[in-house]
Amino acid sequence: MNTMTTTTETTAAATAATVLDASGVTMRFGGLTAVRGVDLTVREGEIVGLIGPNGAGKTTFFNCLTGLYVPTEGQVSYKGTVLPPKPHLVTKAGIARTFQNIRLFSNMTVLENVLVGRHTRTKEGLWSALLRGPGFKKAEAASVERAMELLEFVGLQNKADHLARNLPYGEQRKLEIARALASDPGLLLLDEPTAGMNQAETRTTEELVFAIRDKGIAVLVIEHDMKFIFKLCDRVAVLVQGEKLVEGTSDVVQGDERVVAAYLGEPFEGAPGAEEVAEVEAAEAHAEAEAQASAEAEASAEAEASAEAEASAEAEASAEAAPEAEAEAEAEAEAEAEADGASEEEAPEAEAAADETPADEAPEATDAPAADADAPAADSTTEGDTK
Ligand SMILES: Nc1ncnc2c1ncn2[C@@H]1O[C@H](COP(=O)(O)OP(=O)(O)OP(=O)(O)O)[C@@H](O)[C@H]1O
Repeated sequence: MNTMTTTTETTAAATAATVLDASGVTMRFGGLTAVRGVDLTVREGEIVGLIGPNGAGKTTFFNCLTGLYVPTEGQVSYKGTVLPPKPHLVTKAGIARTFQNIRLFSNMTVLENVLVGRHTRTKEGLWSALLRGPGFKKAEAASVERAMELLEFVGLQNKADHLARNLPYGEQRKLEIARALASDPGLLLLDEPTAGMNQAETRTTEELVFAIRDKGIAVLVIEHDMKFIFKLCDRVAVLVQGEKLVEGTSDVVQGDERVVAAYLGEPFEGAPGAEEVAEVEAAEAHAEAEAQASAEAEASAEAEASAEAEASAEAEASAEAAPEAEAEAEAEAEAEAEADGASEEEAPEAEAAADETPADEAPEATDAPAADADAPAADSTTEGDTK
């Protein structure tokens, strides 16, 4: 794979402080390298997109950033400090995330879900919570107030006491964002925030992400909705087969033929292996053409054979039927002549009748096509057997 990257950054973003710095992140699962040597930075005030075809390694990379996976190689720094690969320590440091598959406490209320997200920022310890002293009550009231602010921010203030599981899908995604924001992050990672949303919900989420950035929180977002990504992001990185293929502004990435090729599953010009792929494709096309030609030849041979068989069956039938009918007619005529005591003058009449008889008796010959009718049946049985 061509790993040359194209980076175009706005001047403002280039001078902003780095929030996230992932360097040389590699993640292997046995023999599979899901992420290979990926570098990525996110600066203050930026919305950065991470895109790539299914299985490109996007979520695995997120899991490396948030401590769910310990990268095989590389390191992740947040605001200049290398992060330990432990999810709660990463959250405490200032990185929050949502998940591709929504992970809410479904039997808890909307408000309680946000309060859970708040726990890394509350100082009250276990004893304080158990004894419910004044310190705890004050902290609890502050947490509830902050949680309600966040619910208002995402538009769920009227659903605070609803069970999370009763929210429509789009609102569950919003609740996940509110819960992530409850840990007061400096960087929010969103994994497919618009998955399963209709257009109106997607537009609302777009506005929500801009509003989050306006609050001073940098955003790194994985999404398959390209319209959403290109409208939203200051910068987009493209992962393909675990490697970063391209990185740049939306315009640069959209115009890069390697990205289009990667999404279409086609080799891009100059891609290593493009020649081999072309060779394989040519060989496949040749094999297909040959197969078709031989199928056609077989079909026409079959048609010829069946026409021949039909003709010979008919000929056989008529050959069999004719002498029989003739003999029968002759015998009948003789019998009649004998029975009637017909004179020799009458005999020609009887002969003439005998001559006509084969035509009348011809229906016996219709037995022959029955053999034809059986033939396809035998064919279809054979087909059935091969299934
Ligand atoms: N825990 C794991 N063990 C083994 N292989 C894994 C594991 N997690 C991911 N993979 C593999 O790593 C590769 C990258 O998967 P990943 O889910 O990161 O891709 P993705 O770009 O997020 O895909 P999608 O867009 O479909 O969510 C895939 O081949 C996947 O099967």
